[in-house]
Amino acid sequence: MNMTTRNEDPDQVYLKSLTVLYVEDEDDIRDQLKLFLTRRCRRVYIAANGKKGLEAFQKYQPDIVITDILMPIMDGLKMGEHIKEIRPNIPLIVITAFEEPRYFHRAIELGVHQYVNKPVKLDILEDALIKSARILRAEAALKEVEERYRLLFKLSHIAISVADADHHHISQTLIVKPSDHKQAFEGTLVDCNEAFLALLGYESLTALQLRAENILGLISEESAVLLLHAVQQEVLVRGFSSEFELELKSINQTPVPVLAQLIMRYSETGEPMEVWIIMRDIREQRKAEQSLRLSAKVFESSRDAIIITDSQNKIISTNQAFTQIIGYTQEEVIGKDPKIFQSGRHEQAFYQELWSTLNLTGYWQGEIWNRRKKGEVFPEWISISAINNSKGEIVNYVAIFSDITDIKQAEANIEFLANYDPLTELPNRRLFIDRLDQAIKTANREKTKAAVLFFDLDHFKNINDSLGHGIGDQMLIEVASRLEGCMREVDCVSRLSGDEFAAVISDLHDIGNVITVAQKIVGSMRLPFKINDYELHMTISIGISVYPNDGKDFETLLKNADTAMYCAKKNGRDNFEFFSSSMSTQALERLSLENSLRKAVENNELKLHYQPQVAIESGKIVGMEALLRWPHKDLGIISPAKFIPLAEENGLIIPIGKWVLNEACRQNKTWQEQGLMSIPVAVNLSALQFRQSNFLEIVQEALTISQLKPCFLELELTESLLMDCSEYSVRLLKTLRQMGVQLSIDDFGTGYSSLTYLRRFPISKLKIDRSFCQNLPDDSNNSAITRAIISLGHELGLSVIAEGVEETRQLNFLEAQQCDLIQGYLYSKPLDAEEMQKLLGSVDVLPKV
Ligand SMILES: Nc1nc2c(ncn2[C@@H]2O[C@@H]3COP(=O)(O)O[C@H]4[C@@H](O)[C@H](n5cnc6c(=O)[nH]c(N)nc65)O[C@@H]4COP(=O)(O)O[C@H]3[C@H]2O)c(=O)[nH]1
Repeated sequence: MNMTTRNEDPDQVYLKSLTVLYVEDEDDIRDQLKLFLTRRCRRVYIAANGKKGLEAFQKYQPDIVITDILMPIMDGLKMGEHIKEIRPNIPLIVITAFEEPRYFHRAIELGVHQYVNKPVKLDILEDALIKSARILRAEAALKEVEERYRLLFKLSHIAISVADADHHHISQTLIVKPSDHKQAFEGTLVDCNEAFLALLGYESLTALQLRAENILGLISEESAVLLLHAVQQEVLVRGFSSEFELELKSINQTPVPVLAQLIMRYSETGEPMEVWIIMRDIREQRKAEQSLRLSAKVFESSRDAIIITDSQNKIISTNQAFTQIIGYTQEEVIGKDPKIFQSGRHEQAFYQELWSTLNLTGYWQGEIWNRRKKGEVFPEWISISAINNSKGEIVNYVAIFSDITDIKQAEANIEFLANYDPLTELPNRRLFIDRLDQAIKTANREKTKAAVLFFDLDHFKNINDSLGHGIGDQMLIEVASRLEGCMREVDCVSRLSGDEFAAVISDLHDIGNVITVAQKIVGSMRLPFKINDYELHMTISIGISVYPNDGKDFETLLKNADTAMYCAKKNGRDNFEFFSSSMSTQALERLSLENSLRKAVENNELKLHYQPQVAIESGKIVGMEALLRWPHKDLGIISPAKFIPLAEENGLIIPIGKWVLNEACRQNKTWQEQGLMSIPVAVNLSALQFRQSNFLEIVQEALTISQLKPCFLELELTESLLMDCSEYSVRLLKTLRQMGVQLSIDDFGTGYSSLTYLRRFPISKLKIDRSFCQNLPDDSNNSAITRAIISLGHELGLSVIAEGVEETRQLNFLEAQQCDLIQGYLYSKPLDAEEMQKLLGSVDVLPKV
C-alpha cells in the first residue's frame, strides 16, 4: 500500500522514515513520550543523560535529537554542542522547564531548532517534530539536486570550466578599452571538471591553476579575441552565447580545438557570478575534415582517373584526370552506368568474370579497352574496389584507372622489334623459326609437306657499294614487297640478314606449287626496280628444301635450302634449285603434267573408252563402264590412275568429271539411236565431284542434253565417298535413285565395307575390287572374301559384279559362287568408242568362255 494518502501531510510521511534520539532523565516522562514518538517515527532511541545520549548518537546516527536540558553527568546543551560539532545541521529539539536566560543564550548559540516546554504538550512536540522533518526533507531534496548536478559536472564527457565573472570589472573595462579584450575579461578559473582536465592533459584543478590563473591563459590569441567578443556581444546581453570554435592549449602547448558555449550564472540578486565554458572536443572531427580535405585534394590532383559509383553502379563522382583521359565532364556522366565507356572489344563473359571477382573479393584489377567521348578505343589499367558499410553491404565502387596507350604502344614496338625486321617489316629469323615450326606441325597433322625457300639477291653488293646504303635499303624494301606479293598470306616471308631472305610454304599438297611460286618470284625480280631516279635490274637465286624429305628441323632445312641456293647461283643465277634432285624432277614432272592436263581439258583432248560388263549366266553384254583416257602427244595414252589423283588435287576433276558424264550419256544415247543394244553406261565419280552443291543439276543436265533415259546411266561410287556421307548426300542419292539412275559401289571390300551404309543408301550393285579376283580360286583369302561379298550382296538384294576377270578359272569360281556379272580382259579390254560401237553392233551375245 502506498504510504502517502491524498490527505496525509508529506512532512508527516517523511517523519515516519526518520529516526529519533530522545534523551531524558525522568523515567515517567521518557516512557510517556517514547510511546508518542514511536508512533510517529521509524525508530526511537532512548538515553537517560547527555553522556549516554552522545554515545547513542554516535552509535545510531539518528536524524533528529530531542533532549532535556537539565540532566545528571552531562546536560542536554553540552551534549548538543558535541553533536553539532559532529553534524552541524542536525535538528535539535529541546524540552525544558527552565526559562532561564542563560540556557536560552546557550541554546541560541547552539542553533537549537525548537523548544518545547515542560510539561510537554504533545501537539507542540508534534509540531516541532514536523518542522524538523520539513527541514530535513528540504535538505535531502537540495542534496539530491546538488548531487545530480555535481555528477553531471564531474562525469560529463563535455569539458566544463568555470570562470569567475566580476560584472563590474567586465563592463567597466569593456567600455573603457573595448579593443583590449584581455583586460576586459580575465575569467579567473574557479572550477572545472574531469573532462576539461583530461582534454588539456592536467592531473588536477590545482595543477591547471598553477599553469594558468585564468581561462585566457589556456587559449590561443585568436581564440581569446573570439571568447571576449562572445562575452561582450552575447553573454552580457542575453546570458549565454551561441557555439563557436576555440583553440585551447594543452599542457604541452599543442592546440586542442573545441566547440564552446558560454553560459553566465547570476547571483540571487541578479549579478553575474560565473561564466561556464562548455566545450566539445572536436579534434576527431577536425582530423576527419583534414583527411577529407586531403582525400579531396588527392582525388582532384591524381593523375589517374577516378570514378566513384553507388551500390547500383551509377556514377556519383569523377575527377579532373577522368575528364582529361576519357573526355566526358563529371556533369555528363553523373547518374550513368560506366557501361557507356565500353568499347565492344570484350565478350560478355569478360565482364561477368570481372563482376563476380569484384563482388566476391571486393577487388578487381586488370586491363580494359574502353572508348573515349570522341569514339577512340584505348587501353586502360584499372583497379576497382568495392566499399562496404559497417553491415558489410556494398555501398560504393571506386575505380582508378590510367591510360596505358603509350605503354601498349611501347610494348608493341618492343614486340615488333623482337620479331620483325625494322627495315622491311618482314618477320625476322626468330619469328621465321617459329612459323617454320608451325608449318612442320601442320604438315605432320595434315600429312602434307612444307617447303623452305632460301633467297639471295644476285650481285646486290654492287648496288650497295656503288649507289650507297640508302638506295640499297630501298631496294631491299621493294624486294620484300615483291616476295610477299608472290606468296599466299598464310605463307611467311622473312628477312634473315642483309640481302638474304627466306620463306616457308606450309600445308603443301603438291610440290608443283613450290615451282609455281619460285618461277613467279624469279619472274617478278626480273622487272626493273625504280628507285629515286634510277632504274635498277636485279635477279634472285632460290634454293628449296622440302619437309620432311630434306630435313626435319629448322637448321637442316635452312642449311639444305642454302646449299640448293648455291647450286642455283652456280647454274647461272636467276633461277631456283631443289636440294634433292629427285624432288626437283618429280616436281617438275608433276608441274608439266598438270599444265598439259589443263591444256588437254581446254582443248577437249580427253577420250572415253568403254569396257563391257557381261552377265555370267547368259553371256550377254548387259552394261559398260566408261573409262577416261588421255592420249598425250609425247607420252602416249596416260592412265587415269596417274592423272585422276592430280586432277583431284588441283580441282581439274570438276570440269573433267562433268565432261565424262556428258560424253558417256551422249555416246550411249547415240548408240541407242543407231539401233545398237540399249545398256546402261557406268561412270566413275570422284568424291570432289559428288560434293559439289549443284551435282544433281549436273547429272540432270547431262541426261536432258543427251536425252538418255536415267535407267541407262549408272554412277559408280567409292566406299570412301559414302563413308563421308551426310544426311544431305543420302537425300541426294535417293533423289537420283528415284529418277531412275542406278547406283553401284566400286572397289567393294577395299574400304570400310560397312553394312550400315549398304542399308542406308539406295544401291543396286556391288563391284568386287579387282585385287580380290586375282589368283582366284587359288588364293584362299581372296576366295573367302569374294564368296562373302557375293552372299552379302545377294542377301541385301543387290547384284554383284566382279572386276578384273582375266582367266576362265576365275570365271568358273565366280560362276560357282553365283556372281551375277563380270568385267575384265577375259571378255574385253576397255575399247575406244569406235571399237565399242563395232562390238555392240556385231554381237549381242559374247561367246561363252
Ligand atoms: N589388270 C586388269 N585391269 C583391268 C581389267 N579389266 C579392267 N581393268 C582396269 O580396271 C580399272 C577399272 O576401273 P576402276 O576400278 O573404276 O578404276 C578406275 C577409276 O577409279 C579411275 N577412273 C577411270 N575413269 C574415270 C573417270 O571417268 N572418272 C573418275 N573419277 N575416275 C575414273 O581410274 C581407275 C583406273 O582406270 P583404268 O586405268 O581405266 O583401269 C580400269 C580398267 O582398265 C583386267 O582384267 N585386268
